[in-house]
Amino acid sequence: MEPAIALENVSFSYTRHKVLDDVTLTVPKGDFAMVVGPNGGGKTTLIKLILGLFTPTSGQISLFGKKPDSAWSRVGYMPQYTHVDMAFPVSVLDVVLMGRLEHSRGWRYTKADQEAAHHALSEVGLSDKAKRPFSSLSGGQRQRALIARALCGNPELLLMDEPTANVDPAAEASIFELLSELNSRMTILVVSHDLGFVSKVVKSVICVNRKVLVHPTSNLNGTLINEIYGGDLRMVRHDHRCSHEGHCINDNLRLR
Ligand SMILES: Nc1ncnc2c1ncn2[C@@H]1O[C@H](COP(=O)(O)OP(=O)(O)OP(=O)(O)O)[C@@H](O)[C@H]1O
Repeated sequence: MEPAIALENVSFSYTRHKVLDDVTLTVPKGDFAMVVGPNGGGKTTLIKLILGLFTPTSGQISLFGKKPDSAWSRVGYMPQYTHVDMAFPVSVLDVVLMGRLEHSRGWRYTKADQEAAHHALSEVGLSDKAKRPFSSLSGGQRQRALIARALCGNPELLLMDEPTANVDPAAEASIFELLSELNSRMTILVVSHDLGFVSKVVKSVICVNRKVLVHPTSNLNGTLINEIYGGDLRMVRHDHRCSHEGHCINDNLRLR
């Protein structure tokens, strides 16, 4: 079966300095992969390369066996720190409908677009908020609305860059619960610093720090981690000790 995402010997530089160096990576269909790594390690760059927003300096990327720009309609994307001008009177439904731009014909949204947007809102539990101004939502509700926007095109692959940024722990838990449900029908790749959810919902961990290594989450026993570090552990640091043998909990997991 062709994988959802495949990178073969991919390198990328913005300037002379390589941000990603000879990355080979396969994300199978149905995976729930979490991308972790230090600030500036190349996580967002990796997502943008997968989306086809940047072209690799060398190497090949494919989504469902095709070039990224030919697979756009199969991908839902939730960018990091989505900026919505709070002074602009846009409704929750308007924001979600933007996820149909790739599918809509002409300048008007069709009935099918409207139905897809309402369906996406019901999936994220915000049906009753459709007509509310987006600016009136709480942080967690805004993130859910933006997930609905990514879901609106009925994607087979959901790419998300820090979907739980700036939300409280309860909202964060419910977002990961929602993602876990969505994973029953789509592949998910999420950049996040919240290791607390790894053992519950994530199937593989992709460590990005110029080089990329993938580990099954079976190496990361959440109960054990919590016993050792308590409930405050929220971040994986990969400064230097990531190895092909997998994570050594004592070496690689530290308090934020
Ligand atoms: N448009 C750009 N032009 C030049 N350099 C860039 C650009 N975007 C990112 N970089 C650099 O590329 C490196 C990787 O950035 P990237 O945003 O991919 O990291 P990240 O792992 O997502 O970081 P964070 O956890 O802080 O979001 C950083 O050194 C960053 O300064």
